[in-house]
Amino acid sequence: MTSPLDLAPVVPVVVLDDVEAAVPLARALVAGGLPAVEVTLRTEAALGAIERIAAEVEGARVGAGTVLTPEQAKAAAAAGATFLVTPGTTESLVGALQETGLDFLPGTSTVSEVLRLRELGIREMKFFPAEAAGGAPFLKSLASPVPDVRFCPTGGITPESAPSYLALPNVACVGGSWMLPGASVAARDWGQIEALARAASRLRDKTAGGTPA
Ligand SMILES: O=C(O)C(=O)C[C@H](O)[C@H](O)COP(=O)(O)O
Repeated sequence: MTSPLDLAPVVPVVVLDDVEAAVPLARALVAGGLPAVEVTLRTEAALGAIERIAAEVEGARVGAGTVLTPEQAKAAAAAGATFLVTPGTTESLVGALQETGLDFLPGTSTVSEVLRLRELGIREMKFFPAEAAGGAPFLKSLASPVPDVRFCPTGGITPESAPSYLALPNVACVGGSWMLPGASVAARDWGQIEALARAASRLRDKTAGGTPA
């Protein structure tokens, strides 16, 4: 199966309070060109939302974010998540991610964490919290000594800063929540969310020397 990192330049990070909003919200993201959808396990509604999106939204590739424990990794897999994202990494968490057999993106923010995961054969990671932990200059510095690890930086990224990440050879895509403004979600303004998703899906076109999506 294609890595969730290769489906679009941006993985939307979704925080949902209402299971009923999950399907129309995910449909808007898919229609806007963002098929990989990360639903964070920060709310009571999250597992139900993953279940509904997996069952009902054609073209979506739903994943779970904010996976903090082995139990959450199992629960997300059982709900139908097809990839798992963690903000940081512990040994037991990596073991649980591997056991699910799903794609996963373990969180890293230091070179040593990257190397530890690389020793386990892992080549795709989240860089979190991207802006606070060094931003695009950090990943640019890593590309020469560690050229075979690809990242999805997430945390504080905006439509303005995304192109500087997407231009790097070791960045596959970025994660972010800017296409899901709280007011638009609250107003169920799926048209606005689809438009913001569409703009995000075209961001790679703007990177210097990047390949048009
Ligand atoms: O909870 C997690 O595992 C996360 O991935 C946190 C995310 O990085 C942010 O929720 C992204 O949101 P923004 O920083 O608003 O773009």
